[in-house]
Amino acid sequence: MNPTGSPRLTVIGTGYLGATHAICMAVLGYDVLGVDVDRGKIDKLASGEVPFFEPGLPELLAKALESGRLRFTTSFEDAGAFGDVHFLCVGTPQQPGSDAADLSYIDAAVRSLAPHLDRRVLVVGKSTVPVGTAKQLTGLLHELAPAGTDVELAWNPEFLREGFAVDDTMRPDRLVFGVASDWAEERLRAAFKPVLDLGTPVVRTDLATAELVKVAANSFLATKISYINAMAEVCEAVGADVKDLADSLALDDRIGGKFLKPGLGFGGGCLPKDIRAFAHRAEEIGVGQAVSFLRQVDDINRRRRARTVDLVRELLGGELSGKRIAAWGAAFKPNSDDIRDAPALDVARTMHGLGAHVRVYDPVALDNARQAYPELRYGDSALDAAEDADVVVLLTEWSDFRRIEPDALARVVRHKRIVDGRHALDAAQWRAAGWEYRALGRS
Ligand SMILES: NC(=O)C1=CN([C@@H]2O[C@H](COP(=O)(O)OP(=O)(O)OC[C@H]3O[C@@H](n4cnc5c(N)ncnc54)[C@H](O)[C@@H]3O)[C@@H](O)[C@H]2O)C=CC1
Ligand SMILES: O=C(O)[C@H]1O[C@H](OP(=O)(O)OP(=O)(O)OC[C@H]2O[C@@H](n3ccc(=O)[nH]c3=O)[C@H](O)[C@@H]2O)[C@H](O)[C@@H](O)[C@@H]1O
Repeated sequence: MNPTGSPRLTVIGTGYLGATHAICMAVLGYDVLGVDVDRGKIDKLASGEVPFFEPGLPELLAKALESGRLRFTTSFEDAGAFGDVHFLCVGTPQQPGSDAADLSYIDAAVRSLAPHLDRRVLVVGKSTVPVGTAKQLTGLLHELAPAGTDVELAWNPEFLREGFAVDDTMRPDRLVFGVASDWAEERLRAAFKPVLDLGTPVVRTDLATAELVKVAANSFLATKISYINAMAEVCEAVGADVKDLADSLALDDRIGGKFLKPGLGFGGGCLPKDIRAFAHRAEEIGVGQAVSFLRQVDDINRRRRARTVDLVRELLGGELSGKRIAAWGAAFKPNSDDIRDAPALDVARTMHGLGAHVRVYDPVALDNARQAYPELRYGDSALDAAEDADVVVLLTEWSDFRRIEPDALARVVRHKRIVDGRHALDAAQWRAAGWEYRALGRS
């Protein structure tokens, strides 16, 4: 506890979620210690560098470091001595060769921390986990911590979006506190006081429900996207227009327009692996049928990528081999440099595999893409990537791409053909400028 009575916080795992949480909590006035096993990441953060792209975060990191309230370490001993509330923010990726979540990182983090917990503290899971994980980790903590059952575990799932991470952390729509006691709720309330003072709604519930809320939320969002993309498939079959259809649905307040953008579909480090892990866990506990639709949500989403490649092929007269293709976008969505399960790179790699000369450009994810896929070629700008292209394929809807004028692009390409994988461009404007414009689900 610091002199003002606020709990001291540790944040274990300083990736997209943990670094954001640690920095924002320090800016909100807490004493925070960020902990990671990746020494390089810790050194970068300690020297004021955010190791990934997130608008607004570098400025807040500078402010937090300057205040002296934020420090970073690789030592779990320091973490145990320092923290009153320990947030677990390590990765829970998909296991290779399985749909299940890989819980080895969170298991390792708890095993490293527990031996240093010799007083009454709260450990708070924020990572996205299969239901039942918290119960298992509670047992592990009680077994390994010198303070035994005085150490409590709570679950506080995180709903932030990359690209809006700062705002989502400082002003979330809601906080979900999965707790086993009033004491744990009181500790969580103390750890989120400035956020709660804004009137943020809190749902107090049990640990299993808190774990489930998170995967249910991501599953709902994924389902909404695949729903509109399923409608796109139907539209294509009959020559109807999914954009007009989506706009019409969105005007119904009960449906709403958010997460109803048709196109190449969802990717990233969370939605795809979370729906798969949820379906897998549901099968394990004997309720697989209840969420079997998530398999279809996943299938619809994967088909979008294949269909985008087909659309490019159709526009090129049936052959990709030897064609020069500009692939605009690498990140899984704009305002992020995250390329985990990025639909854009999936499409670019498939076209490359089919013999096309693909040149990728992305405003911020280029370095990550280059490192992960050195076999692809990369441009220095959107126009550079499009030099002499037979077709331009927009795969991530960065505003930089939207701003490019059809006539400016016409001056560098070989053929005026464009596939708009994200419904980001004004079809009428491009067609009026003499371009062959194609988009998924539009006649
Ligand atoms: N990225 C996002 O926007 C959101 C992520 N989540 C969930 O948060 C969790 C973390 O996701 P990201 O931050 O995206 O992953 P990430 O891969 O960016 O970060 C994970 C961090 O944990 C560290 N780590 C691994 N093992 C460790 C250990 N034993 N001890 C300490 N640190 C360790 C890694 O070095 C890495 O820095 C996942 O469960 C994810 O589903 C939830 C909401 C939003
Ligand atoms: O669990 C997580 O990590 C996070 O996952 C998503 O956040 P994020 O992955 O940052 O990105 P989203 O904005 O949800 O976009 C996900 C994908 O869906 C795609 N998308 C989104 C909306 C839409 O209408 N259509 C569509 O194809 C995006 O292009 C992107 O590839 C959720 O929105 C967050 O609430 C959640 O915390």
